[in-house]
Amino acid sequence: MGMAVLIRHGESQWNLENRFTGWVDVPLSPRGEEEAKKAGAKLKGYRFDVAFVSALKRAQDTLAIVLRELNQTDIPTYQDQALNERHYGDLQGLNKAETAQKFGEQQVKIWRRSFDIKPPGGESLKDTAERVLPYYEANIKPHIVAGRSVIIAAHGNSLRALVMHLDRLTPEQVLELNIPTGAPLLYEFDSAGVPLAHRYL
Ligand SMILES: O=C(O)[C@H](O)COP(=O)(O)O
Repeated sequence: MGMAVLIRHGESQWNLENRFTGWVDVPLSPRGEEEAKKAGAKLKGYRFDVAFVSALKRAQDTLAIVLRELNQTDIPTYQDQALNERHYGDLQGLNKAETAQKFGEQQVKIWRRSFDIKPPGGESLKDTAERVLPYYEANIKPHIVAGRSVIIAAHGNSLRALVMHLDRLTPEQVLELNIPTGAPLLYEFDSAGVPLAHRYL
């Protein structure tokens, strides 16, 4: 049976500064590097066959730290911007608390967590899913169906799009879905690639 570990990058410098990040290519914070090391320790004993990662360094560095902890830096690794974080448009760089003061908590929650409402100039979660899911189906799921073990290092919202699909969440349910930084989320699948169980390690 196939297995996949989904991991959101460790805390980034702009997570630390509470800024909307999206496609801005910010580094991990020191704490984020620590989170990635701890994630590697939690994954001791797992053997991965293939890795997938976004085109952003916070996810790439998280994956590199995890694989180094596991001494598995030699596995095939595929990078694609299809796995990038949702583009936050005009909000990128803005402080989240200041933005909530300016536009209201409710409006910021809608921009951050709704399914089909776009932040100004940015992508909705639906837009993000429309690039994440085709990539997953075409490039990642075949490895899972072949019974391989996959690790996917990506972002809060690109992984929310994938988890929404795997867990068959409604737009109402996805409003309450958050993916923590640096926490390995293990999925087990049946021989057809249908999720059987999932848990944070
Ligand atoms: O892009 C960002 O700002 C973060 O990675 C995710 O932000 P959010 O949790 O506010 O969607």
